[in-house]
Amino acid sequence: MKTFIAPGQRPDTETVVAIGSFDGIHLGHQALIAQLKAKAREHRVPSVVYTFDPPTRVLTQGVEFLSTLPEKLELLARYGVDETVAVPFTAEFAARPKEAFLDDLRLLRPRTVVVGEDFHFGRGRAGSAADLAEVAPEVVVVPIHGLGGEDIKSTRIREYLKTGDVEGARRLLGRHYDAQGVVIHGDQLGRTIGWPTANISVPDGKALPMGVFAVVAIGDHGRWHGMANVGFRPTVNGTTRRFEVHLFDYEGDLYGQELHIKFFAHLRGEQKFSGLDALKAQLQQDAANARAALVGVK
Ligand SMILES: Cc1cc2nc3c(=O)[nH]c(=O)nc-3n(C[C@H](O)[C@H](O)[C@H](O)COP(=O)(O)O)c2cc1C
Ligand SMILES: Nc1ncnc2c1ncn2[C@@H]1O[C@H](COP(=O)(O)OP(=O)(O)OP(=O)(O)O)[C@@H](O)[C@H]1O
Repeated sequence: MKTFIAPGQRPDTETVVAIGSFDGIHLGHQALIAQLKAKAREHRVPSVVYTFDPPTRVLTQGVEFLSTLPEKLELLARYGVDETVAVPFTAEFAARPKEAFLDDLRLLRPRTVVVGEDFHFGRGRAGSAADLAEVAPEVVVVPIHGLGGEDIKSTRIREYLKTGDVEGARRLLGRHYDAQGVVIHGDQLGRTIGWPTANISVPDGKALPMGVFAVVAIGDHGRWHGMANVGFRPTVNGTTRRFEVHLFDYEGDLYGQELHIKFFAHLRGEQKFSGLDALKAQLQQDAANARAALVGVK
């Protein structure tokens, strides 16, 4: 997949374009992308996703993002998009009138524009699907896909993660929620209590589910089952959010390695224990629960 950071950068050919934040590439986005690809095949032109980095709500509402830009690009490539134009979403960009956005869109020479029915653009969200007819002979407005009575929205997935509900997130994403990061040094207390943990550093602003989880960790040298804690470690009076993973049946040094963590079952919320002995006993139980939750998982 080719990637650009401005519409004027791509080759001067006709396209079919889908527009939006596409944070997480959930099932609704995937349905939209399927329509985008069908239209691109019909017109024999490249399929282009025109997206914003960071996702608009990260700037306008201060929310955390589900996908970093590299994660989003990898997913778009995996779902078969030909090109992505990922424009930097700044306060200036958000303040431009809808006409300026339409002028940029014209540079992509869209044969067809595909958007969800709730798509808005330009200052004050003044532009809607109806305005897109000014720049493209065909506008496809996709109804909002839902699942079991709830709309599939990035916002809903963020809410699920806040309560540790990775199963709810998985349902709307159509895959397990995941995070990538480098293993950094922690306080090294974990090894003294018999449960060495890899502290994972994820980019600032990456949404993580809160609590204790069964996970699958994928590194350069292997793939492991494990358990993770995302929290503040109240038992040791921690003050900052940490993301720690214990890998089952692994002994060795992971510092500096990149790990890709997939969140499976939510085992419990984080608790403040009376001391390290009580925490140790709970970790024993967590390990048994995590192993049981991962039976049959590759
Ligand atoms: C699966 C798992 C669950 C955990 N649950 C809790 C918890 O409920 N409460 C808590 O204070 N710390 C919890 N911890 C964090 C431990 O306090 C932490 O691993 C320990 O403080 C050592 O951290 P360090 O290796 O960075 O020094 C958990 C850690 C893991 C791996
Ligand atoms: N469930 C859905 N079904 C169909 N189209 C969708 C769905 N969700 C989003 N879209 C469309 O996909 C494009 C990208 O959506 P975008 O990421 O901007 O918003 P979103 O997923 O609705 O998230 P948010 O919760 O931030 O509103 C937009 O054109 C949007 O209208």
